[in-house]
Amino acid sequence: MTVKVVIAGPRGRMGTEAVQMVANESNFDLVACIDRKIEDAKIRNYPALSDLKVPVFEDPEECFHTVEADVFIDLTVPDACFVHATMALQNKIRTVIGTSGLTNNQIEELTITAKNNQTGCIIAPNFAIGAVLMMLFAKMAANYFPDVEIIEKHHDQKLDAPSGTAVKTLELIKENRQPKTQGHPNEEETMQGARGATDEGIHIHSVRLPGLVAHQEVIFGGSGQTLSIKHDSIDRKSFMSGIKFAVEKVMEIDDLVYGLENILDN
Ligand SMILES: NC(=O)C1=CN([C@@H]2O[C@H](COP(=O)(O)OP(=O)(O)OC[C@H]3O[C@@H](n4cnc5c(N)ncnc54)[C@H](OP(=O)(O)O)[C@@H]3O)[C@@H](O)[C@H]2O)C=CC1
Ligand SMILES: O=C(O)C1=N[C@H](C(=O)O)C[C@H](O)C1
Repeated sequence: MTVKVVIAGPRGRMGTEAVQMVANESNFDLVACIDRKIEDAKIRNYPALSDLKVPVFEDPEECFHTVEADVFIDLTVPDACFVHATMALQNKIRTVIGTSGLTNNQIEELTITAKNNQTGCIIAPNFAIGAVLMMLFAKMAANYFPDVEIIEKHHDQKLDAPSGTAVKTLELIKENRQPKTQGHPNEEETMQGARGATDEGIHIHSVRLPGLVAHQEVIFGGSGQTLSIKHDSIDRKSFMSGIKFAVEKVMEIDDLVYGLENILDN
């Protein structure tokens, strides 16, 4: 069976890679893209799309009504993604979300929309298998090391901080760790933000620099020892096999799954 795919965000760093991946995959057929208003000429001449000759829609509703599609992939920004994904699910088009920065409320609403429409949806904070394993190993380590800090490092064009991966890592660690204040009880920040963001005593530090792609280190500290669990995406191709996997898996489910770790075969 050929899976008919729509991609939102085709000019973006991830969208560009995803368009190529879908176009090169013999079981997938790119049937349309969704992009925000830009000059027509720019869309037509956009290198990744000009050869493919797929229609590019500004209006997601028009896209989902006009085009026959099986799976919608969103790689844009959170608010646009929420609107796109809601419409896709209401039109019974299965949805794969890579966009980070959705709020918990938005995720809950999408969960309800997917359930009400009995239409599969996968939200993957990180499509790289190595990053998913890093998160699972961190969850496991939290059973033994309650003191932990997360350092995530990304390219300087990233809009959201902390990253979706860091948020998901935090959530997984919290499943195995009691809330705890870390560091000295009288610790003081003499420069605001020095200790990063905190949730249940876990600190997250976000680094943004040109030259970086997507990197995270989870550091656990115990008596006389530390454990570092680290993952680096040095190329956005690292995310493509996860997107392919999610597109195939979403065809088999009829509700929302948040995190690739929940659908990986053991
Ligand atoms: N899950 C994962 O494994 C990964 C997830 N990501 C996430 O994917 C998302 C995209 O990342 P990246 O490709 O680097 O970002 P880019 O900024 O390169 O791409 C985003 C694209 O979305 C477009 N866009 C912005 N607003 C709208 C809108 N309202 N409607 C339609 N399109 C819109 C942008 O257009 P314009 O250029 O005009 O602004 C741009 O083309 C981010 O949330 C990022 O965190 C990234 C890597 C891996
Ligand atoms: O914006 C990025 O680049 C990435 N975003 C995702 C995130 O927020 O975790 C996934 C990966 O880290 C790359």
